[in-house]
Amino acid sequence: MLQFSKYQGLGNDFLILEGRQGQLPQSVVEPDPVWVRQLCDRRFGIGGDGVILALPPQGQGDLRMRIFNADGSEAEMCGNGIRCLARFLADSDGDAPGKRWAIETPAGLIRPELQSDGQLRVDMGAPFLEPSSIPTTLPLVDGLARGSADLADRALEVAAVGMGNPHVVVPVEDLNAIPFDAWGAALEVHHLFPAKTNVHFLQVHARNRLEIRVWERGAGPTLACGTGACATLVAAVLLGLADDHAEVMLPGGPLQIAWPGRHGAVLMTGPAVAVFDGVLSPDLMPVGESLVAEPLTPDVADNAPFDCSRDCVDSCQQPDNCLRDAAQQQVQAFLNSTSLDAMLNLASESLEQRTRARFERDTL
Ligand SMILES: N[C@@H](CCC[C@H](N)C(=O)O)C(=O)O
Repeated sequence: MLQFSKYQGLGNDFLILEGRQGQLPQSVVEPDPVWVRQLCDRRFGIGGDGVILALPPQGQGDLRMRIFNADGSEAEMCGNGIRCLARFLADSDGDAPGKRWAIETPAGLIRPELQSDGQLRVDMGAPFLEPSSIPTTLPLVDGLARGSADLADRALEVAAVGMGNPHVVVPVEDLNAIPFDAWGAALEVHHLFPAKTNVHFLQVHARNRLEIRVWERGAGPTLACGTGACATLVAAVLLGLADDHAEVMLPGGPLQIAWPGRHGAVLMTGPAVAVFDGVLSPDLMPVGESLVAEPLTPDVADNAPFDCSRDCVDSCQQPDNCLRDAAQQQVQAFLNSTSLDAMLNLASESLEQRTRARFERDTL
């Protein structure tokens, strides 16, 4: 059985799979894009803008995050996703405000912190401004990759910033007066962005109040993009349109973004909320590998207690006290005495315990 938790940050929603103990099978850790698309499908699947895996660390972090877009492609980073992941970790482990995590991502170590009001403040690291690191073929002009992007019917003045993942920011007069879908889809795959790009149309209401509409790489229009809000503030600061901290309004709600002193790390503060926990139905399980734990390594296996599934592969090693017979009898007795409904209840009880713990914590 594969459990998942659904979380959302300003309506940018994710399915989170717990694998910090290395318990996820290879078919989940290296997911088939078709399977990710199926999970994220809002009618035939669970529905989400992406899938997030919590994995054991490979370096100095507390854990490693992988994020897959709804189209199955992998992204380097996700701002709303990392807030959701931090909220999930706090919910799972019972962490209190002040808790900080160092999360390994392809964009580097990202550090969320749980605030006393339940929001997450995230040190998102420094923005990438060098065109090759975004990546874009736009030239660097006064410290910002910028220029003109030709579309079918016109050219748009754009600026690009990386937050580990690529973003293009397009300042406009009026967000409601643009052909959002056409421009968003065209810029996502524009030749100026060899790894494709996330697209943000920006209307400046005041130097500390920005509004964006988001077209995400691999997901299309979404209600919010955390890395996009950070990239937008950086671009707006370097274009002389904004102060070094601002509220960035998105269709799903506001984020507080700061780039103190116009250098170093960008800070993002915003909410992340649990939606529900669930168990994948057999139809939604990844195809191929079965969902069993990794086999013990030889070292561990040498010192491990007698296990007839491993030690009696060729022939029974304890015919007078065959554990397999005893185990089979126990399993048979369990199957005979337990209805399918009761088994499903057992599975959902562990979810229920987690949910209860969350409610108890929130009502303290
Ligand atoms: N919604 C995310 C970004 C998710 C990844 C993005 N679509 C990409 O491909 O880079 C966020 O909140 O940052």
